[in-house]
Amino acid sequence: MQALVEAIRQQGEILPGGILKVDGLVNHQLLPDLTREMGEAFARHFAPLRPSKVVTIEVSGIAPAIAAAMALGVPMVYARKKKPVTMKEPIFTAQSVSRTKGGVVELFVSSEFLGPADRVVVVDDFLASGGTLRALSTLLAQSGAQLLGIGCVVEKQFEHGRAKLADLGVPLHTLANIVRMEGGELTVEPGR
Ligand SMILES: O=P(O)(O)OC[C@H]1O[C@H](OP(=O)(O)OP(=O)(O)O)[C@H](O)[C@@H]1O
Ligand SMILES: O=c1[nH]c(=O)c2nc[nH]c2[nH]1
Repeated sequence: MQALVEAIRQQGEILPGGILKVDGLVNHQLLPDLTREMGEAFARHFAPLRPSKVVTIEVSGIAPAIAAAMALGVPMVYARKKKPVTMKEPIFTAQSVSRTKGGVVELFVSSEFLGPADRVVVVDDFLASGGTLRALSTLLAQSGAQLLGIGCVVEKQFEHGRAKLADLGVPLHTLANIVRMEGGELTVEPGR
C-alpha cells in the first residue's frame, strides 16, 4: 500500500529495542483516509474467503480491524486485555507479551461473540515476533472458530513472525514491510 509506505518513510522513527514508532498514523493518532484505505486493502484480499467476523486485539488493532470490517460488512470483535464485569462466561483466554508496554498480558474474548460458526479473519497493527498472533490463534482454537487468514498493517520482516506462524496454514497479508532498521536507517517496502 504505497500511501502507507510513504507515510512510514516520512514519519517512522527507530527507537531503542528494535521498536518502530509510527504513532502519527497507527498507534496514537489515526488518519481517517489512510485507515479507510487499509481496511479496503484487507477487504479486497480477504473477501473471497467469505469471513463472518474480523477479530483483533486491543488497543492498536482496533482501528485497522474496524476499517476492514466496515469494508467487508461484517462485525468486528476485539480481544480485551482486562476482563470487564460485563463479560459473560464462558470466556476464551490466552497469554501474550506486550511489545510496547512490557509484561505478560492476558487476552479475553467472550463466547457470546465468538464460536464454532465463525469464519475469522484476524487483523492487527504489527506483525513482529508473531507472539501476539500466536496467542490469538490459540484463543480462536478454544472457541472453535475457523481462522481463515491474518492481515497486519506493518510487518517487521527481520523478526521472522511470518515464518513462525506458517504452521497455522493460513494466508498472511501485510500492507507495509520493514525490511531493515539498523544504524538509524529505515528500509520500508510495500507489504506482501
Ligand atoms: O508480533 P509481536 O512481537 O507479538 O508484536 C506485535 C504486537 O505488539 C503490539 O502489541 P502491544 O501490546 O505492544 O501494543 P498495543 O497495546 O498498542 O496494541 C502490536 O499491537 C501487536 O499486537
Ligand atoms: O509501535 C510499535 N512498534 C513496533 O516496532 C512494534 N513491534 C511490535 N509491536 C510494535 N508496536
